Amino acid sequence: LQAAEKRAQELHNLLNQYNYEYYVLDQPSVPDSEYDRLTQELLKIEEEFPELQTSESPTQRVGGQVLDAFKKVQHNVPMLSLANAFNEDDLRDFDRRVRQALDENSYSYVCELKIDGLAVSLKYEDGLFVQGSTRGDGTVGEDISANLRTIRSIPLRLREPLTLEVRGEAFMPKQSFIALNAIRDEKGEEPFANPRNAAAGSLRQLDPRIAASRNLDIFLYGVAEAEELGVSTHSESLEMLERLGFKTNNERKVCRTIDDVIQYVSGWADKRPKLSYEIDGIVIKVNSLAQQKELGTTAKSPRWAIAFKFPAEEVVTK
Ligand SMILES: NC(=O)n1nc(-c2ccco2)nc1N
Repeated sequence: LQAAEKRAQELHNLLNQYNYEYYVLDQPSVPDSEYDRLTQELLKIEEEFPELQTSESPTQRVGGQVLDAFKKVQHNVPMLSLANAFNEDDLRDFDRRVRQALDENSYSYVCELKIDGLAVSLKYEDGLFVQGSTRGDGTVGEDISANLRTIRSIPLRLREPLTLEVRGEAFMPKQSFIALNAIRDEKGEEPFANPRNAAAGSLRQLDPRIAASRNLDIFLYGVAEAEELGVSTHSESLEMLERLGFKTNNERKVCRTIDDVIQYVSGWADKRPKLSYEIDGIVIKVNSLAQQKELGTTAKSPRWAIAFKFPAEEVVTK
């Protein structure tokens, strides 16, 4: 058994690395055939030694049993929704409020694409994925761990054995959405209206094999209680997420003034069609975590962030 255990760990490390290169970096270093060959080898070992078939094994992404309901999950750190801005004046009003609350101290913003998907929270203990949940009403969400495990860009084991909670947006790429609706059309089923609904519908399935078939993806954009992990800005949180093996969206920019923010936002308005996923705006966040804390939150939204909304996306069909 020791030899089998040792080989199984080697295969976990190899398969996790290749999975990371393919799904997170989009730069595979080995052909799919090599990945499949190693997976087969691990499946054979796990068949011979079932005790090695642990939940962190790369072979256990798609669970077998169909749930009869989703458990509820309490969010210790509430998952807030963003207040909206629709024009330049709204952005300047937001900036005025930030400047006043920060007593004219200097501050900077981070601008991120606003992915049009489903906000989710992922929990890790000693580096292992232990739970994934929806935002729900911000304080109570649904446990959709089995479905989130099927998203290949979500690491089952982090590159460091940390215990933390991260937040991000699960989404369905445009091409997957078009292909899914073509299949539903053939089967005489109702098409999904947009990729966000398709992603939400896929993650609400009680059978994880359905979620596994939907080519979902995710961008992580936050670390809960990041300050406890020695991080002082939102930019550093994003760099930490990358270091741990998460997929983040690199279309982001630190802006020193609201004029830079406005320039960034206007630059993206007509670039959306070239993205392989839908965005419904740009999220602007105060970069310093200490200043985020100083600004605090209203009942449901952060005072340190705002979402600039674009007009509704053109219909993605072909
Ligand atoms: N949807 C999206 O891309 N989001 N959403 C946030 C967010 C929501 C609450 C705090 O931050 N950030 C990004 N990039």
